[in-house]
Amino acid sequence: MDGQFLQGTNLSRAFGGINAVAGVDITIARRDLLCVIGPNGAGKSTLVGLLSGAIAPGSGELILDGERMTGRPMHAFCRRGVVRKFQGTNTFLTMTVRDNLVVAGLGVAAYRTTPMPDPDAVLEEVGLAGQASELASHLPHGERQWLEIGMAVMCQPALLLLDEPAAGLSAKDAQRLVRLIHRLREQCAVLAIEHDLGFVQSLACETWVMHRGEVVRRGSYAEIADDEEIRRVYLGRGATHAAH
Ligand SMILES: Nc1ncnc2c1ncn2[C@@H]1O[C@H](COP(=O)(O)OP(=O)(O)OP(=O)(O)O)[C@@H](O)[C@H]1O
Repeated sequence: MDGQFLQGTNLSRAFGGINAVAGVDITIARRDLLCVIGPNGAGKSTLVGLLSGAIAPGSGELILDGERMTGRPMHAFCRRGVVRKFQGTNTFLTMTVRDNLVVAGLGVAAYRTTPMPDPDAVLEEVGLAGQASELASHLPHGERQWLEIGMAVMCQPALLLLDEPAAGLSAKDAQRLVRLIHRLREQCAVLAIEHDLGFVQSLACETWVMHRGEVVRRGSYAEIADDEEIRRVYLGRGATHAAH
């Protein structure tokens, strides 16, 4: 099943006079890991919105698994395995950790031909086996992030879109997340938009820099971090520390 999953050509979206995303070409294969960085307002969230069907492109084409998706509703993207984890946590607080996973899995079970993942195996994978019977409201912030990622895994993603996944995590938890994301790549492609450059450096993957709606650099994190202009203009203070 390896091969190309998503292809976007000349994707653009303007809001009023602002070109939030301007002419982006993107191809994602089934086990790709890609980080998108850039300053506030660069267009990262809008790009993820376009890839998840939450935002319709003003122009351009989007193909998923060989099927033209341009202008299709978000649920059509979900059905083809595009799963988005938003910044912050979106869990059912009055349900147990395990039941949160089951509900997430049942939500997509009706249109998947493969069996629902075993929630206990997913709990193990995200390190929450010991908290299976806890109410989600009792979990600290970091652990709710694991729960949400577990819920995303229950949705059997082909492409997992992560919106600032390291936000609010301790350095130790961020490293744990790096390891988890690398394991997730065995099952799906992962695209993360992120501001935490130390985290991006640890992921050590293909990294794109967005600025004013365009992808202005593509390369390994090391190549991006070594680019004087990118360091000065886009990475800002702290880049030197993150890069070396
Ligand atoms: N719904 C909207 N209505 C109007 N303008 C918008 C809307 N969504 C985004 N924009 C504008 O589009 C540009 C790109 O925004 P976007 O949120 O995609 O950037 P970003 O790189 O994700 O920023 P941040 O890192 O701060 O989240 C910004 O100028 C933003 O103000």
